[in-house]
Amino acid sequence: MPAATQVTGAPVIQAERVGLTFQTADGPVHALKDVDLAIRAGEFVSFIGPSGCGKTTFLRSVAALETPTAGTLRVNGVDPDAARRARAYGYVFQAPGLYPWRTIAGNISLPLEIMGFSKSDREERIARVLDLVELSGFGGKFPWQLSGGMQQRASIARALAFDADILLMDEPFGALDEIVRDRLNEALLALWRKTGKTIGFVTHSIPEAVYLSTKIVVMSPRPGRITRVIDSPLPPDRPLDIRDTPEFIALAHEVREGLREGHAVD
Ligand SMILES: Nc1ncnc2c1ncn2[C@@H]1O[C@H](COP(=O)(O)OP(=O)(O)OP(=O)(O)O)[C@@H](O)[C@H]1O
Repeated sequence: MPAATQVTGAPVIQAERVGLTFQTADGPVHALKDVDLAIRAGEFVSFIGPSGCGKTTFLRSVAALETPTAGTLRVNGVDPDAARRARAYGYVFQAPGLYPWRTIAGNISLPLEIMGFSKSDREERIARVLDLVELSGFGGKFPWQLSGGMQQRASIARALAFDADILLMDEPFGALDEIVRDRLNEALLALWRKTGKTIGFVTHSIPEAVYLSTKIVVMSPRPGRITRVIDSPLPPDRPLDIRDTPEFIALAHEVREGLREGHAVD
């Protein structure tokens, strides 16, 4: 059974032999080398690998925050800079990064204000995204009045507010404890099923990658490259206890093997 029934059409993110070398005082750092990848609409793609394998650099390149030094990268068929100008994606960072002097609604509103959305449009969007992340009723609170998990949900709401089809998430739950993380993983999966967005998600956690993804991209460092792309056979509807099934455990094993394989090449 295909994992994500809504996966369709041409790739929304396409990398062909993408390379990125940083020139540093200690010499060149090959953050990405020969990265080939196609992500289709509606896929949930996790990037996993040891520190320094280029996960963040790849996501930042998609978001036009870094510029590849080799190959081609297309987002919605155009270069990342044009995609950024067309607001093709929302970006969620590891830390929630909410302004403490603004309410939750005010934080979500800020990028919309900068982009010139009308007050009534902003209010409608804020209500919709707060509902999506199950924070209705918290718009008037300040960030410090919310738990860490709720703050991260608010930052996801902010990234969803201008309704881009692509959501890029760089270790959004890395700083949270395991119980909160479990709940947010469930909530994110529900949100993905409801909205059909294409999600690129960086993580260090094998269970998190396996639980969330339709596709798992295993990466390896020096130079940063893809060592395995694993399509998940798990159904899109995933209760948390799916993690105890033989299918889940086999998939986690495959990811672990991929990580080990990458390490052996070093
Ligand atoms: N601006 C920069 N200048 C120089 N080197 C950089 C820069 N950004 C990243 N690097 C290097 O590029 C490599 C890939 O970094 P990147 O942050 O993409 O890895 P990562 O897989 O996301 O790691 P982590 O899991 O620790 O976040 C690393 O060796 C890193 O030190």
